[in-house]
Amino acid sequence: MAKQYDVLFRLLMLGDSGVGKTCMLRRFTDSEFDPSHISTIGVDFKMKTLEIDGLKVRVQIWDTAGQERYQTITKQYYRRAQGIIFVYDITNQAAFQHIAKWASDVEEYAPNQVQRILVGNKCDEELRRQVTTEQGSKLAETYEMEFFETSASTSNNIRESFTRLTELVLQAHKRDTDHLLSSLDDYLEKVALEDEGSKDTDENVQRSCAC
Ligand SMILES: Nc1nc2c(ncn2[C@@H]2O[C@H](COP(=O)(O)OP(=O)(O)OP(=O)(O)O)[C@@H](O)[C@H]2O)c(=O)[nH]1
Repeated sequence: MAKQYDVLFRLLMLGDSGVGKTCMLRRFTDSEFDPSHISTIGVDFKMKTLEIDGLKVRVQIWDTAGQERYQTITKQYYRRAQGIIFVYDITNQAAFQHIAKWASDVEEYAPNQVQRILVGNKCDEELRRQVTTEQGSKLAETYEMEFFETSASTSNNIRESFTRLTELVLQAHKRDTDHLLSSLDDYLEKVALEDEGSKDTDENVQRSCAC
């Protein structure tokens, strides 16, 4: 059967328990919102195909448990991620402060070139807000990430944030591929030159033998 996509990427969602990671993912992949909170056990994932720059990009999105006791399991998934969404809840100052801890774990366990964005979820809860948009934006700037405020409840910025991370991963992937191709070009050119050089020497040897 023909492949249904051109490229496959793995994205990972990280953040404290209850910030809304599962709800964001369900909103994105199934256009659903369930207000009940059933904590994720370990990790779970969902797939979605996006069309970016004429390419069919399949994303496998890993939803990790925010609870401390699952961290040994979830950290095993960092290594294979190409993109990471750090999520906090705008109504929870502690979850916002913990982003620094999530970011330092990523630095330790994820690949260097992993693409990252910062998301402040539950932006529909304006009256309960504890983290201002400026604070979120400033933190994102510190970590050189793009920043979104989202709501899984109203679906505000949900598609935009997942799509933007996928675009960043795709751009990084293209840069890597270009770099690889240009290294391969250099290598082939070098081999061709060496080959030519050795032919010259062979001809000289033949000529000197003929004399
Ligand atoms: N108002 C509002 N509530 C939300 C939103 N997103 C999630 N919630 C609520 O927040 C609670 C936790 O959501 P989950 O998606 O289960 O949180 P989680 O981050 O996956 O939690 P863990 O699996 O324990 O790590 C649920 O009761 C949701 O209804 C949102 O955008 N707005």
